[in-house]
Amino acid sequence: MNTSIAPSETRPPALSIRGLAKRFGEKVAVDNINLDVPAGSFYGLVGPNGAGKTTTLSMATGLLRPDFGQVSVHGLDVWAQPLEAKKLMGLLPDGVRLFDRLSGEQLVTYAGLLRGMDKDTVALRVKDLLAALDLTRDAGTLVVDYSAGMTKKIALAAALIHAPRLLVLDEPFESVDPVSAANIRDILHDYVNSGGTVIVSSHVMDLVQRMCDHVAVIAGGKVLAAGTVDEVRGEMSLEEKFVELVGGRNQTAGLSWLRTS
Ligand SMILES: Nc1ncnc2c1ncn2[C@@H]1O[C@H](COP(=O)(O)OP(=O)(O)OP(=O)(O)O)[C@@H](O)[C@H]1O
Repeated sequence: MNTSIAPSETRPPALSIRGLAKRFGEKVAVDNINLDVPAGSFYGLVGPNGAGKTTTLSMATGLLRPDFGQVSVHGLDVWAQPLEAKKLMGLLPDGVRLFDRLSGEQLVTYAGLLRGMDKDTVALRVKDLLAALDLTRDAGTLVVDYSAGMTKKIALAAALIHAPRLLVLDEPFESVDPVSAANIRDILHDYVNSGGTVIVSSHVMDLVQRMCDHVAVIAGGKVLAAGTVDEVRGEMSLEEKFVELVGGRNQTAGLSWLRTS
């Protein structure tokens, strides 16, 4: 039996999006998006506020039903085979609502048991995850009493417990201190190096340029550019390219009343 892993060009993408669209009343939030996220990539999704990133990721992960379009994860259709597809994914949604009357340890344990894992494996992984995310001391604290950054980290632990093949993280570094952010980046890089795929949405261009190997720029519900970070940014920094693609730099002259001298 040949057990070798197929080269990435012949493997289905970790995430494939075709003709995805969503409208809220008159507002077109996502407008016919096509995107392929190669297996094994560290993929950044960037765009201005209201660009459609969260709506796209919610539809891609089976949380929000699309008006049109298909999404598949490692070749499995997310909306036709939701149970199989969701087993492959770990998700850190934006504005996540957690069962915050559980302690951090209980919450991550619960996430593992919900995924059908046995108790002993869950207990081992919970210990490892809490240590890696510097939450061991706060394992017994209720999540409702966690800071915003700690809440992000415990939600990330819950997304990682079942060792998914695709990790989708909406703004994972928001409110996270620099040391914890560096630890999280190390965990994510190790995960990618061992064959996992990460999709991360962020507003921090510098971070995406340093951390990701691929990027898509989304604005007005459309993909303006997508590819490797070097392809997309060319000779510019990603931030300069982003401003060029998206525009929208405003003059501050209109706020003259804000000047104090
Ligand atoms: N449930 C909803 N009902 C109505 N409009 C919505 C809803 N969710 C999103 N929208 C609208 O869809 C558009 C895209 O929103 P989305 O949250 O996907 O953007 P985003 O790129 O994630 O923005 P941000 O970077 O600010 O988080 C926005 O105009 C938003 O107001």
